[in-house]
Amino acid sequence: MTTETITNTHASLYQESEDFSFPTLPPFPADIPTAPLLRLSLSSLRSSSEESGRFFTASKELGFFYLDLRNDPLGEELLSQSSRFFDLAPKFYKLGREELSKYDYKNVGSYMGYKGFGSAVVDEKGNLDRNEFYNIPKDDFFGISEKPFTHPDILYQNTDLIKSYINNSHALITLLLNHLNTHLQLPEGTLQSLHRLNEPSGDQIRIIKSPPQPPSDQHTALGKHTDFGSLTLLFNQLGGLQILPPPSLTPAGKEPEWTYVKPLRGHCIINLGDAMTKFTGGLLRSNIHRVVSPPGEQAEETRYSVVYFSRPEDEVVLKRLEGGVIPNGQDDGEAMNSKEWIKLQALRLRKVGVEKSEEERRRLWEETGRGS
Ligand SMILES: O=C(O)CCC(=O)C(=O)O
Ligand SMILES: [Fe+2]
Repeated sequence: MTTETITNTHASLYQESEDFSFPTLPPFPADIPTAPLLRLSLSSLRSSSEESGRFFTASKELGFFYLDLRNDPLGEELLSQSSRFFDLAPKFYKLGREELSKYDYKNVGSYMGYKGFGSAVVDEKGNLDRNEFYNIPKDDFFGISEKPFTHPDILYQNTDLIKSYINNSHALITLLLNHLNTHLQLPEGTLQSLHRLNEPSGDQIRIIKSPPQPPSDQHTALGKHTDFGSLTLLFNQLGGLQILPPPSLTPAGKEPEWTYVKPLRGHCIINLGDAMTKFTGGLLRSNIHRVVSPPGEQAEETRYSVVYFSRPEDEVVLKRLEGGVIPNGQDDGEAMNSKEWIKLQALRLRKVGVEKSEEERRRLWEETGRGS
C-alpha cells in the first residue's frame, strides 16, 4: 500500500525514539502517512561531505528536506528567533483585518505587506484561500528600498528582531547555496553572487495565519504552488502543509498523492523554488505544495507559519547558468528578471475578491497553468 511505504520510508529517516513534538499543541496524528523528507543537520553539513551529498540528493529528488538546527550557534539563534515570531504572530493579527488591509499594496503593484483573508484563488473551482499573511520586505528594513512601504507600528517595534532574523536566515541560505554551488561545479561564489544581502531583492519574512475551518466545510487554505524564489526556510508547529511527491518517489503503479509534512521541533523545513530550477536547467527540483486544514485534533487550532523567502537579486535574469554539471538545453523562453517574475507570480491570483464571479475566478486559475 502506498501509505505504508511512505510511512516506513519516513520512519527510517529519523530515530523514532526522539520526541520532536510541540508540547503545548495537540499531537500530529500517529496514523497518517507523512512525506519522505530527508532529515539533515546543520552542524553535520558544516563538517561532513556525506551530509552535503545528501543535501544535493534532496535538492534534486524532492526539493524539500528537514534541517535540524540544534547544536549549532546559527541554528539555535534561528530557532529562538522563530519562536519569538510565533509569539508575535497572535499579537500582530490582533490588529484585525480592517486595520491590516491598510497595508495591502497590491493596488500599487506590490506583493509586500498584507494579503487579506480570502483574496486569492486556490483551485480550479475558483474557491478562495483561507488564510491571511503579511510579507515583511528585507529591503524596507535594511533601508535599501527606493520607496519603502509603511508597516504597522508593531513591526517597527520589533525592528531588531526582524533585521537579525533576516541576517541569520540569509547567512543560512548563503551556506546552503555554497554547498549547491560546489556540487554543481560552478565557479566559486556564483550562486552567492546572485543573492547578496545588501542588494535589492524580493527577500521577505512572511507570517501566515490560518484560523480553524468549520468541520463541515474544509477546503484548501493556500492553493497548490511552487515557490518562486531560490530557497525557502519554513517553520511550522502544526501540520497542514502537504506536498505532491514526484513519480520517482512514488511506489511503482501508484499515482502520487498529497501527503502531509509533519513538523518537527528543533527543525525547519527547507524547499527550493523555481529560480533554482531555472538556474540549473531543471536539475534541481522546486516541488509543488499546498496548505490544508491541520490533521486530527490539530484542526481546531489556529495555525501560524513563519517563513523566510530568499530570492535572486532584482536584476538577475532567471535563466540557465552555464557551466559545471548544469545540463545543456533550451531555456523555456521566459528570460525575465527576478523582480518582474516574482511580482507576476505573486499577484496573479490576487486580482480577485469575492465580488468577482466564479467563472472569472476559475479563468484566473486556469491562466496560471497550475491545474495541469
Ligand atoms: O504555511 C506553510 O506551511 C507553507 C506556506 C507556503 O507554502 C508559502 O507561503 O509559500
Ligand atoms: Fe510555498
